[in-house]
Amino acid sequence: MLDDVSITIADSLSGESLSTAHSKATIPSYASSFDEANNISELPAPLREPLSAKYKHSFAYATFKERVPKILLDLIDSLQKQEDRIIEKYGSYAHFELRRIIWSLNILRNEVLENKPFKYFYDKTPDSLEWNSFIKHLTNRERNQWFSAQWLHAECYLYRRIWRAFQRSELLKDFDYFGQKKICSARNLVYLFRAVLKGVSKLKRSRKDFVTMLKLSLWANRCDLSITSDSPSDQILHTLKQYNKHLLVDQSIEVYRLLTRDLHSSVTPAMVDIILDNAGFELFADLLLGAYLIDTRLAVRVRYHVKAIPYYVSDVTANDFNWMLNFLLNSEIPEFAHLGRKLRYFMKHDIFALYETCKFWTRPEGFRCMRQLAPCLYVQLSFSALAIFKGDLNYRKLLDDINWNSTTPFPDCLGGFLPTSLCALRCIKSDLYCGMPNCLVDLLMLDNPKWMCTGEKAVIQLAFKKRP
Ligand SMILES: O=P(O)(O)OC[C@@]1(O)O[C@H](CO)[C@@H](O)[C@@H]1O
Repeated sequence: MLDDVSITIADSLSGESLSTAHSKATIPSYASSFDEANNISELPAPLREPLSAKYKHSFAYATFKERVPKILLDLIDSLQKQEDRIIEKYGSYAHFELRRIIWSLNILRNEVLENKPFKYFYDKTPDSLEWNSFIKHLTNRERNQWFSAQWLHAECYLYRRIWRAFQRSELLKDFDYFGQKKICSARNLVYLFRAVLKGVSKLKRSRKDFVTMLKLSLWANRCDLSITSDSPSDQILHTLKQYNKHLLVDQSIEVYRLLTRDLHSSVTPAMVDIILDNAGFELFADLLLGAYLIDTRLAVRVRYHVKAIPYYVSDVTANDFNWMLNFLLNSEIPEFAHLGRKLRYFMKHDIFALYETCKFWTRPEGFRCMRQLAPCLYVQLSFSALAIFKGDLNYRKLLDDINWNSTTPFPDCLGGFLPTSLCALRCIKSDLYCGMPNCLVDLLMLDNPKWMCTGEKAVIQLAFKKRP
């Protein structure tokens, strides 16, 4: 995409795109002394254990060694570039606040590069206490550093720390520091939105058309602003068939059956929840999927779930969601404005709902902890016929970031998390997976040992909840 942050995962694993801080010539000795000092293991991540950057050949290691320092540098750079605009909007004092924020972000970057322990939060935001008890728990288990913690914990902590840097300011508390990237990515893809909207306009209630919509939403996850940079082609609808060869598990037809055969009869009216991932084209595709479900009466209500803070660079917040609705509504392109009016109608009549922002989605724990940590959210999801989880990060949280055996069935990896039937639409961008046919992973490895990190392969997996 427009992204100058992006390095592909495959690149970063191969060491071709190492970060700006050190020249290539100096990397090996730095890397090895760093690895030695921080007990980095050459061994593969053990099965059934959580992923962690302590395994040198993991994507988690590449994340903290290269991607995260680069994401932070790019964020600092983009704040510096936006300074005049920010001052214009928030007043001249914002200049000083911005300086302090940049200073905090530089400290954070050094903490990652030097594998420092996680710090407690002293801000007064409501979730600080929960975070602090979580960090204390990690500290007690000596899992409180970037390269010793569970990957998921450390990465979610990173985004909470970035947010904290802004919370300590008076004027820039609500400023979305990744906002400009998200908006640009949407604006740059207008040609794609238009082609896709035209292509789906005549779809009817049928198994074939449902599968098309589900796959559109799936493949729209290929690009996110923290990793991938290629934008999808405006021919995406015509190439869905060719993409099938990259679909390693495809339960789309079972998902259709679930919605059509009254299997969720105790859940009436049929409601579908979509746990969103990325803004931009992916959000657009997810809105189209929701509209298709309503238009075809496969669902009578669709609820969208967003993140409470700017997260993993391109994740959808409530602002991004509303921005997209307004962008469509106010567009000079008649088809967009028409769609915008339709979605506004859906929102007004509660056919579409933006679910109240829930902090659970940005917590570090996997979804198996939802029942305990966010019981109301769990109960609300159980009223739904189907919950669709978009993207790689949601998938990691479903699996609790555990390095499952590749053939362990998807429902067995959820740790009992099954408020309702769950469907994962995931382009594979990290080194964990499950529910694969026998030997498939071995074959993929022979072809390309980094296959799981390219975002090229994907799965549509379903965990079915039997209703009484
Ligand atoms: O959830 P998404 O947008 O599909 O992907 C998020 C992501 O880029 O971030 C994580 C690493 O930072 C990876 O698991 C994944 O590749």
